[in-house]
Amino acid sequence: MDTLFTPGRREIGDGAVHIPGWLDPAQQRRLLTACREWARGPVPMRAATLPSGHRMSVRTVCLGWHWQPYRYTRTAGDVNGARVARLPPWLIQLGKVAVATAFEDRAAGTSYQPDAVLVNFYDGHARMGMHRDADEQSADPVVSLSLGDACLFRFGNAETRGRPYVDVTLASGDLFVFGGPARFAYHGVPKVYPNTAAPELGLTNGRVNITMRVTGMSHDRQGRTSPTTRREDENR
Ligand SMILES: O=C(O)CCC(=O)C(=O)O
Ligand SMILES: [Fe+2]
Repeated sequence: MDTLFTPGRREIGDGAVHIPGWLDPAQQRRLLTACREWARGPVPMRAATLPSGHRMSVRTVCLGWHWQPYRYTRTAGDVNGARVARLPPWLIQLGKVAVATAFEDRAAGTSYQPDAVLVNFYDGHARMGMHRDADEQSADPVVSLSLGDACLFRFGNAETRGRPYVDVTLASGDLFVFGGPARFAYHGVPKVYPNTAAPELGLTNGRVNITMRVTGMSHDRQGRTSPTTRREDENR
């Protein structure tokens, strides 16, 4: 295995890695510009509604596959029926580098092929309850990038929503990757810390999080969508 040394890299648990300040300020600004564009459409950013009728406080726009609680589809039936935008190749490349760096394993990066991205926007009051990213049919890692205000990110275990968990501050530019034994761990964002982003970033309020995933569904050439089986995240 290759060793790619990254200062500040911290293993939060087996398979969960936090790299503070992974993206430099220019990369952060470029990503934010892209997020603003994606938020406009073809499927605009929206707050998803859970099967309980509860509306999430986080607003989300998707690339590759549209996520709605709790499944992926090519078109956004709960928004405007349009097909979501494709993932740009540079974003897939960024995901590969993120996985290679987090796991210090070039081969893991090379084989990583994210096909769905969720861009989450949190205003100062938004939060995300403890949940598992379990609508994917693949156990490949989830890559998470943070921009704007810092937040409290709670990363737990695969069995319960409660303890044991680790509280991590995710700030603008941070990378968090969870795979392997940590892939289906519960996690959430109990709090965003308002006005903590550098003014030069150009995001005056709020936090943006980009998560990349592998749905395990893109091999289906017919474009059929498969219902997912794990629907226990009503708490989101
Ligand atoms: O905002 C974050 O850091 C986490 C987002 C998340 O867990 C999700 O989109 O499933
Ligand atoms: Fe998640």
